[in-house]
Amino acid sequence: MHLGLVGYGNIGKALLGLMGAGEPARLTVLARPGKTVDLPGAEVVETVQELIAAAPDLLVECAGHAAVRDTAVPALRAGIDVVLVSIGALSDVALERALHAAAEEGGARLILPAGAIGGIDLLSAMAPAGGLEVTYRGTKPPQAWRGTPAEELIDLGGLTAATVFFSGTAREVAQAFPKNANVAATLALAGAGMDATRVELVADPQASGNRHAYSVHSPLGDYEIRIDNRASNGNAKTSAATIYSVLREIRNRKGPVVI
Ligand SMILES: NC(=O)C1=CN([C@@H]2O[C@H](COP(=O)(O)OP(=O)(O)OC[C@H]3O[C@@H](n4cnc5c(N)ncnc54)[C@H](OP(=O)(O)O)[C@@H]3O)[C@@H](O)[C@H]2O)C=CC1
Ligand SMILES: O=C([O-])CC(=O)C(=O)O
Repeated sequence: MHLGLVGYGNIGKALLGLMGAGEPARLTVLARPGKTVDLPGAEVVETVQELIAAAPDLLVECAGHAAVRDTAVPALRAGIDVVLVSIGALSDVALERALHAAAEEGGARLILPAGAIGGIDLLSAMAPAGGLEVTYRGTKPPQAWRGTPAEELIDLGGLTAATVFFSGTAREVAQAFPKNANVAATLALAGAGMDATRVELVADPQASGNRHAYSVHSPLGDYEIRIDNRASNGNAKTSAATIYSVLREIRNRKGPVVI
């Protein structure tokens, strides 16, 4: 496989570190101008035009919401399938439409991985039956909320107990917390939608990792899931499982069995 990668940060580096020898067979990395990318054998490009000209079989975006419009949209339009990690970017209605239109125009597929959360398969299977009620609560230690609007809403350094600091819809949290609420957007897109999926965000000084808990009520059945993820080594905001979820999407593109 010829893999394209946008975002050589925490997820991008760890993802490549998990891959075996010769996996991928060819790698093209789009990095910001001036960024040092120490990857022997990889082609490093600085513009999306160069990336598209290299024609990867699959592009993985793990660069953040701001990069989605300028990278994933033209890649899809050029016929390149995209695994999009910054799923909360789809909370912007115009961008969501642009991604869909580009995928149709290019005959490409926009692949939304489960990322740091699980149970997306069941939720999206239930969705066509309608009547879904989905409530999600995301809990992280205070340091994982640094550099976000949480800093204005609570005293992160002075917390002594778990504190709910934001309640709203998946669309609201995905837009306000682009590095921390992609899972809320993933649940929403799989299930009840951005404006009907209820979300609470919690800072917990006792939390040792990132907890994702949600409940689903549906005419087909009810379920609750609680995931206690370890944070990734390079970024307290990002769960380590996210990186493995992206690896799974890549590996599911080849081989005789998809699971
Ligand atoms: N779906 C899910 O479950 C999850 C999704 N995420 C999403 O994944 C994103 C990445 O996470 P993580 O790797 O931990 O974050 P990092 O900040 O460690 O890495 C992001 C990298 O992307 C680079 N980058 C940003 N913009 C561009 C661009 N336009 N072109 C090329 N490179 C760019 C940054 O470069 P530079 O160093 O120059 O700034 C940085 O190296 C998060 O922002 C979040 O939105 C995260 C966790 C879970
Ligand atoms: O990695 C996680 O635990 C979740 C996360 O940051 C996000 O949803 O953006």
